[in-house]
Amino acid sequence: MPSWVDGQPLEWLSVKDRGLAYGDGLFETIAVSGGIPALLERHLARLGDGCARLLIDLDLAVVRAELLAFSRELGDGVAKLIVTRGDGLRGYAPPQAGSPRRILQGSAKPAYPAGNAELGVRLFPCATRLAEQPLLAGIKHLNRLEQVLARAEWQDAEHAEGLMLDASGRVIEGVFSNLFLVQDGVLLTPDLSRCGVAGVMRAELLAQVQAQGIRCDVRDIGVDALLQADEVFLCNSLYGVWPVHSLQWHQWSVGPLTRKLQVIACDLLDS
Ligand SMILES: C=C(O[C@@H]1C=C(C(=O)O)C=C[C@H]1N)C(=O)O
Ligand SMILES: Cc1ncc(COP(=O)(O)O)c(C=O)c1O
Repeated sequence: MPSWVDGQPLEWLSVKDRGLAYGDGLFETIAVSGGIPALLERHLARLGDGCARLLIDLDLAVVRAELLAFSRELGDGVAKLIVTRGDGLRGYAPPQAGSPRRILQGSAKPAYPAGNAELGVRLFPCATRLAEQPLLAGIKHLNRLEQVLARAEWQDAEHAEGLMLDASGRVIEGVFSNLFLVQDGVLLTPDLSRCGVAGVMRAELLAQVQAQGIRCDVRDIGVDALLQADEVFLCNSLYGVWPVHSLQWHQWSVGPLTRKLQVIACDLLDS
């Protein structure tokens, strides 16, 4: 599988990299089919937002051209882009005149069980809570220890994903997915202004339902509202949409709006 650093085929980088030292950077995980990166502009928009908020001076035109070339070489698989602030000396202070580093890693698409999409998944109730930090909320930065700790809470194949709450007990997202629920025909998804990753599939589904006149509210959601929902589903930029059928003793059926959005997500990833 190909691996590039700053546009050149390479499988190693400087030990002075601030992404390694402090998680000082961002990443995007992009599905590639037939040499085409899916949802490319949404990935670039989120990356650009993150760079602006972290004050990383990145030329998105260079990134776009590199991703297109890398995807052509990869063909089918996953293109993982990591952008760090580049090299630095010891200490947190960002270098005044830095040079961001672009890392591209190719891998095969994950072989998720077909039943995840067809029948739905069971959620593990993660004990790890998401810290509330509005300065970092929404962006896909490299500080993923909360997700590492949450994913380490279960090893069985029965649970395909975990449910993550914030420190105040609000429903936020999965460990590697965003979450939606349907209540009385209205789509709901958690507000991510305090924590969580604003996924590109979430953004695309929100745009699609708005275009179709389907009401969708982005707001705080408690566990009670989740349990009372008619439908629950997860989404991300690799698998599209997975219905959720259970969490501990609670069960949900796979509903019509979930199936409708699953078709849309599948088309987006296979195009
Ligand atoms: C953790 C990564 O990316 C996340 C994981 C998935 C997945 O495993 O389906 C998809 C997109 C991201 N939410 C990663 O290391 O790329
Ligand atoms: C913590 C977290 N939440 C949500 C998502 C879904 O984001 P996307 O739709 O961009 O894959 C991901 C995947 O990157 C993630 O790691």
